[in-house]
Amino acid sequence: MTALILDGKTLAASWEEQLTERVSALKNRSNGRTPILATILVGDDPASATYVKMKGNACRRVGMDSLAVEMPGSTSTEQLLAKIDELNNDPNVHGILLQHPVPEQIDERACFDAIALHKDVDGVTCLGFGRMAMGEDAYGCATPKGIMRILEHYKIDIEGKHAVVVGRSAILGKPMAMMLLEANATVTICHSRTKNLPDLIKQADILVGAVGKPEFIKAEWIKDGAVVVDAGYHPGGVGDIELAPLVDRVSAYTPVPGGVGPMTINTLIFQSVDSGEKAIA
Ligand SMILES: Nc1nc2c(c(=O)[nH]1)N[C@@H](CN(C=O)c1ccc(C(=O)N[C@@H](CCC(=O)O)C(=O)O)cc1)CN2
Repeated sequence: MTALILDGKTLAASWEEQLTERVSALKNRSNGRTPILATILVGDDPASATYVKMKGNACRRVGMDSLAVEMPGSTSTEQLLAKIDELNNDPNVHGILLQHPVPEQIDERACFDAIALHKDVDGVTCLGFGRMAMGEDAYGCATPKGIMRILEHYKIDIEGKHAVVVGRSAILGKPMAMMLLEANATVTICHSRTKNLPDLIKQADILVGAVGKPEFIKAEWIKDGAVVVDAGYHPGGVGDIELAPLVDRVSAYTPVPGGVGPMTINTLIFQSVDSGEKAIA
């Protein structure tokens, strides 16, 4: 079987062209105003700094502006909440991204939830999650929404399929499961206390690896013909799933790198442009 490669890198590049046109059209009808994404990086984690930089670069590629807020690793919850409040009240800011993880002394959930719903272009608030889960209008969490967009683009059939999500984090596993449910999949969520993980994974028509451990999900656990989505990103270009032995026997898969990662960033920018368009003109 020749598997379909769900090529997020190429797709994100082509969608950036469309976003560039939208930003340009917005500028033309609003005296040069452009959507602005505020990115907040707390502390000096090198990987987080890289991801935030990639997000700022993506803003620039589509003609948007970004406002890079950098706060020291000693920042308190109150200080971060005050910064988010300032950005919520800044009419020139259309989206707010708080890079995860924040240093451990900070109440990350309280800070995510302080982001105004209409500026929550990364889809991290409880309110946004609840609205999305109920099928109401809200920006989706960037990685799972990016995965839904890539599945939709490649016309992967979801309705009635058994989707197994391995991982239950607030910004990946849980919203992923809800989005697949909204798309009429039958969804199983697996996690660190799940018993018989290989047996459950064997049942997956669509498997999403969102566990955050390199090649934790073994190729032999995955059935022939499955659609395999790997949301992991680890040094050395490996994901959460042992992909190499699978490429000839699954029906489709996201490569690592070049699959889910670029879709995460594209979805953040896509939702920021949407927010900017709503606020500006
Ligand atoms: N507030 C958020 N924090 C975090 C999120 C998020 O969506 N919102 N996701 C992750 C990390 N992340 C974005 O922040 C991210 C990780 C990886 C990539 C990516 O494109 N990876 C490339 C490879 C990059 C390279 O090493 O060159 C790929 O997979 O092709 C994008 C975004 C945690 N925090």
